[in-house]
Amino acid sequence: MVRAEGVHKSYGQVEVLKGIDLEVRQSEVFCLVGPSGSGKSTFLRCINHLEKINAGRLYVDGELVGYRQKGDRLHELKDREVALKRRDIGMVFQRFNLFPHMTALENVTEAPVQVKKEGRAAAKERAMALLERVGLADKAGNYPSQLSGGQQQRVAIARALAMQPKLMLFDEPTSALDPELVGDVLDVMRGLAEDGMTMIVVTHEMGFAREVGDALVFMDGGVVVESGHPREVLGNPQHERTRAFLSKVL
Ligand SMILES: Nc1ncnc2c1ncn2[C@@H]1O[C@H](COP(=O)(O)OP(=O)(O)OP(=O)(O)O)[C@@H](O)[C@H]1O
Repeated sequence: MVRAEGVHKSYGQVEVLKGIDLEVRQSEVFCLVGPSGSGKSTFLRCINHLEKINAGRLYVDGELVGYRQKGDRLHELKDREVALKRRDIGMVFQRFNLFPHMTALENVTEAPVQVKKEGRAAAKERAMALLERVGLADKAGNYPSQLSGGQQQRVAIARALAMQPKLMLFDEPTSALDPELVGDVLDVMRGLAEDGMTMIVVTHEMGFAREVGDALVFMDGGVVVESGHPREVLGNPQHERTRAFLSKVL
C-alpha cells in the first residue's frame, strides 16, 4: 500500500528524512516509533501530499505521490489531482481539529466530498453509522466543546473514515489525551485493524504496537534504525539507539 525508496526531505538546509526505505502492506498496522524530531510526522505528511520530497520515490497504492510518470519523465501533479488522491488517505492528528461550530454529526457529514457525491441525506446516514462505529451515536448532537478529548478524537477518526480511505495515517492520536481516555481511542483503532484497514500509526503506545501492530519501524535522526515484527523489535532490540529509546518509553 505504501512504498518508500530512498526518501529524502529537507527544510532549508536541515535534512529531516535521510533516505527512508520501507514497505507497508495492505491491511497492515504499521507502527512508526522514535524520539521527538526523528522525522515521523514529516514522513506521514509526505505520504499525505502535505510535503514534497526532495529525492527518492514514494508510492501509495502503486502510484507515485506528487507526480505522474510519462515515459521516463515525471510531471508534478496539479492541485486538483492532488486533492483527488488525498481522498484515499485519512489522517488523524494529535489535536483533533474538529470544526467548533458544528456538532459531531455535522463534522462527520460535512467531510466535503461525501455531501457532493451522495447527497446530504445519504451522507448524514453514513455519518451516523460511523459515529455508531466509534461508539458515539448518543453524542451526535454534541458540539466539540461538549465532548471529552477522547470523544473528539473518535469523531475525528469517524470524519477521516467518511472519505472511505484506503489508508489511515495516525500521528500520535492519543498523546494529547488524559490517560483514562486513551483506551477508548485505541479500541476504535483496534476495531479498524480487525476490519482490515491499512494503518500507519506514529505512537508511543508500545502496548498497542505490540498487541495490534504487524510491523514496527524505529526511526531516529531521519533514518530507519531497525524494523521488524513489533514483538521482536520491542522484545529484543538489536541496536543501541533502539534500546536507549525503549528504556525511556517502556
Ligand atoms: N515546516 C518545517 N520547517 C522547518 N523544520 C521543520 C518543519 N517541520 C518539521 N521540521 C523539523 O524537522 C524535524 C523532524 O520533525 P518531525 O515533526 O517530523 O519529527 P517527529 O519525529 O514527528 O517528532 P515529534 O514526535 O516531536 O512529533 C524537527 O527537527 C523539526 O524541527
